[in-house]
Amino acid sequence: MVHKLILVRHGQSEWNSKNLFTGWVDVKLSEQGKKEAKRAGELLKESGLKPDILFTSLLTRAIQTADIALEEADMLYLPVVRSWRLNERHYGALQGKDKAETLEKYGPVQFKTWRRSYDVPPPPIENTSKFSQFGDARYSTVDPAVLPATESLELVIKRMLPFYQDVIAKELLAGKTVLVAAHGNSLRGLVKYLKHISDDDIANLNIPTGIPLVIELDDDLKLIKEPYYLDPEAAVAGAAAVAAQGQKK
Ligand SMILES: O=C(O)[C@@H](CO)OP(=O)(O)O
Repeated sequence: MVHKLILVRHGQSEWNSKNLFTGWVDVKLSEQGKKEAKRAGELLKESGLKPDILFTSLLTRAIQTADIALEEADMLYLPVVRSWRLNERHYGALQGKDKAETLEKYGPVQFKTWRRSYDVPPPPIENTSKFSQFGDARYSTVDPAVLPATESLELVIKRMLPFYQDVIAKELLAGKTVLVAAHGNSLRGLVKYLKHISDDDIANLNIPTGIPLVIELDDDLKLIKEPYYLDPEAAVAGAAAVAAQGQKK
């Protein structure tokens, strides 16, 4: 049978619109982000896809996106599982920093290395930073030893993939259509894994906000065909906008 996995990156957040590195900082959707989430719901409804279960990160912007989209699609009844393992990449000491200023201060090579290299994490954040999640109650059930103070994409994949393989894959194999609402970098990691994208080439993959990406898998959970966005034109423009972040507007 064809197993269907639908990925959606949260709509524009307040910090996406301000061009700040966000990571695990729990910002909300901007007004535009709410519109994008509603559009994601319309696209889902029009597509006729019927998710059976929703997975989200523990971050408000992903939760809000799923709620708004599912309300629009008349599917707020879906069972939900949330996990920190679907969270955005922890951006370490860059959290709260302006992307354009960081680009100017450190230059394009270091900036791209921090944003898009596979295995170079930014410097870790101090527990005392106002942008640290140290002591945040939402992670109280997670072993402190595995909670990051910074992450590369490689580290994101290491903590996200067990959740995909052990929990999400089980639902897919049981014949459920799965919707995942998460983040630019946690979803880049999942797409890298499913499409076997190389460590170098993944630098060029950017996921647009608020446009569902449909992935069809066989019984071994291998790709049947190229994943497709429910609004391909908007996805191209959205991905280009993400790639261009950092440049002054
Ligand atoms: O700031 C962040 O957390 C992420 C996603 O918004 O940004 P980037 O695309 O630069 O990895």
